[in-house]
Amino acid sequence: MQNYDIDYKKPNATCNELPNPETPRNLGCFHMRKHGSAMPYHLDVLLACITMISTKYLILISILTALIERAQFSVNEIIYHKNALPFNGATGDRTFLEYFLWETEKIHAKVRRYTSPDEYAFTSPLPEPILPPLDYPEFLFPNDVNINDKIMDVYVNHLVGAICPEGDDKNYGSAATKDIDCLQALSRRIHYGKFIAESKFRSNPEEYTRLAMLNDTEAIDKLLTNKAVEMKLLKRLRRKALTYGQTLDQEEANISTLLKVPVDAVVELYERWVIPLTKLVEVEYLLQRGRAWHEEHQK
Ligand SMILES: O=C(O)C(=O)C[C@]1(C(=O)O)C=C[C@@H](O)C=C1
Repeated sequence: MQNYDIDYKKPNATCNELPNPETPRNLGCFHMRKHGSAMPYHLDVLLACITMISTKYLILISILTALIERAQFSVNEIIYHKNALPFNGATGDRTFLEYFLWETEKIHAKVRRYTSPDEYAFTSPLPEPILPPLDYPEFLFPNDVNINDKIMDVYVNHLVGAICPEGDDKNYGSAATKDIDCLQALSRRIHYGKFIAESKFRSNPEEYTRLAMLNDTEAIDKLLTNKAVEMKLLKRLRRKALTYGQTLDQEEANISTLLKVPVDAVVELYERWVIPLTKLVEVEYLLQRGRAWHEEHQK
């Protein structure tokens, strides 16, 4: 840890004051320790922040890869329509994508995927895990924030059409497989806002609690927003999308025509949806967190 040039004694350091996160550092699992262990509070928050920045960056790569793979197939709109003919009624009252996602999530639930605090299922009901529970150290405050319905809606109605060629190439299974990769990566990234929000709350609990008690979502949004971080993120994303979207020949010739994914659409996706939805998760979490903190301190 000595290499990271951080003032560990600074009690109110926040994520945005940390060194350049360009290189992901292997700090292991985010859930480092349980509440109540001996580590000083601010050090706890700083460690969490470093891991969060790396994780945000890694998920960005997962999202980008998933989008590039999905963009190889046509929109195939029929997979998003309920009771579509080609599926012979096998999908019940779900769309082909919802059906496929439900079946996938059932098996993932059995191996306890959704018991992890950074994984959220889109479908229900799901079976109980066949594996015994893991003892996850707690960082988040217990909450019921889950905006997967919104993520699905935005994905189907705005994102697919922006990144994929129009039309129907009949590759329904492949397209839906890639949809699932995209949705899971987006959901993980957006709900990661809870971890970011928790660290922000810990660096300023009084103010977030005051705003939560006033139900002032706009002010909470303003307080947690850091435009400089957003701009940096979008710049990094554009660079990555250009590099990942090039073919090998283009990379060698240093040109980027006929990219595998429309770079502007990917950047817009983040600007218009991913960042605002992450902030929505942060605000919802902070409302619950602040109200609970208030109650706790009333006693
Ligand atoms: O990194 C943070 O501080 C976040 O809150 C996350 C995030 C983002 O979605 O990337 C959202 C809001 C901030 O304005 C900056 C970035």
